[in-house]
Amino acid sequence: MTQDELKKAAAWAALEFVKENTIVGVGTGSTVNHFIDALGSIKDTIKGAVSSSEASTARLKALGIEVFELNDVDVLDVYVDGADEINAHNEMIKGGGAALTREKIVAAVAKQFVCIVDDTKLVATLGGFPLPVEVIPMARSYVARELLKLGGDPVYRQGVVTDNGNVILDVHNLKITQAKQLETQINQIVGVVTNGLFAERGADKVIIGTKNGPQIK
Ligand SMILES: O=C[C@H](O)[C@H](O)[C@H](O)COP(=O)(O)O
Repeated sequence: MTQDELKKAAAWAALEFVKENTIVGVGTGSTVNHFIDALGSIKDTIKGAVSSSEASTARLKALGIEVFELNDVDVLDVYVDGADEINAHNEMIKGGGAALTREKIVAAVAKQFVCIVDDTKLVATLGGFPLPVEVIPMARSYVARELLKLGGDPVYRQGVVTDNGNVILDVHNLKITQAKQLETQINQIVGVVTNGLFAERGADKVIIGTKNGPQIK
């Protein structure tokens, strides 16, 4: 099976966490794109979705799924999203697609975070995938210097502007053993909007696409 087929299998398996007549929190990325297609197949049984990016919003709308503003929704039953890396504690690195801030906000409103990944995303230690940090543009150089002090090597993601009008620094060469602590520490740097560590709010369930079929843990 290809990596994309494993993503697709994990994404479709997430339908079992979607309850009838609810608004579903929807993440961003190539794995979530399969989940959005899966949602399309049951669109008449759900109220709609809250989206974490302009890209997911466009895909949801193209399938005729109503997209609600998060400010109009008190609570989401479930949030479904992919990850760039996930460890055994269900802590994740996200933001490879630059959608980390809206993803973290929508996830915060959900009772349950269901992470959908292919098995290449499972890691023993987070940090092999460069950690994305969303930054207010005028703070970019300052934040980069502060990230250097934390032991990482920040690289400006050239040409990328987030849905919020900000820029991304990808921090290379981190070996993340204390994910919650680092998440908080980076968020305290002035000019950082948020970082791609999802540890304080990790996944509640993980669906892993494997060659033997999707596994839920
Ligand atoms: O900003 C993007 C998101 O955090 C994605 O969930 C993450 O990058 C995983 O994306 P994909 O499913 O394309 O591997």
